[in-house]
Amino acid sequence: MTVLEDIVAGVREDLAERQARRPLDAVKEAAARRPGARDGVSALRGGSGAVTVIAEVKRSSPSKGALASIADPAGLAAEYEAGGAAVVSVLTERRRFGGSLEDLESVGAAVDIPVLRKDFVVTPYQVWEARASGADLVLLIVAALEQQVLAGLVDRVHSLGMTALVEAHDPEEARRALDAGARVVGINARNLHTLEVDRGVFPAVAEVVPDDVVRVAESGVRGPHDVLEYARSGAHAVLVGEALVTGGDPRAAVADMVAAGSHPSLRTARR
Ligand SMILES: O=C(O)c1ccccc1NCC(=O)[C@H](O)[C@H](O)COP(=O)(O)O
Repeated sequence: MTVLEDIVAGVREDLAERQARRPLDAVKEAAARRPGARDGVSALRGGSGAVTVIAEVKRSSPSKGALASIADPAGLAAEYEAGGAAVVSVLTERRRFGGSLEDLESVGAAVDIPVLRKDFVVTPYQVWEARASGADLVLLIVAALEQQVLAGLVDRVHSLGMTALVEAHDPEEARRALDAGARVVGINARNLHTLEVDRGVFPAVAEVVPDDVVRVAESGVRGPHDVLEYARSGAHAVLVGEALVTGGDPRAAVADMVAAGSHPSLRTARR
């Protein structure tokens, strides 16, 4: 079994328990009571050709184990927003990442910027759940989904007014993301078999993704220099977890990355 298959198996077990406790109709009713989703595409595009930052609430991971206890995810998210983040990503997977839907709910209530549900979404129920918990964007991982299921989930996310961030690891997966209707494609530098990060995969995958689709560089951003590097390779946004939760001053760390993403040299090189 691959790491991804193992994670998804655990996610399906937890999901079955939640579904038994709370039927889909109840989740749909909760989603209907929510105000409309915030616009993820506009937030990620930014206003001035700058590279935007998605800042992640991440307690632990399969590759690194425990990263940060994060007793107050809403407070952390508010720091990210104050630092200039465009979107906050909240890992809601419990077993490997220590996240929850409660984290998502509290973060969504604490910030004005859009919030991403980062999880291993394999059924429409989880999409409804995301909306009911205040998500504005939902991650969908191509490698975890058959094409027809992926296309159905992208449709469901968009029909609920949210934005799908569709994650690819190679050019073929990026083509599948586009075929499924993605307006935002994440290119993850973390190999889901070895868990190793190779920032060098970004340019080859980015080539497949046209300019009218938002290209997000995910994983392995250690600081402003990596933001600049990804920007020069065609990223519109970067998604950062570990460096922000372990660095000690999340607001300053985000602000430094936002500044790198607004570097004057990028204005002529991009867009
Ligand atoms: O982070 C992991 O170890 C991991 C393992 C298996 C599947 C997904 C994983 N991470 C999810 C992510 O995509 C990252 O949290 C995100 O891109 C931020 O990465 P980083 O800045 O390197 O923490």
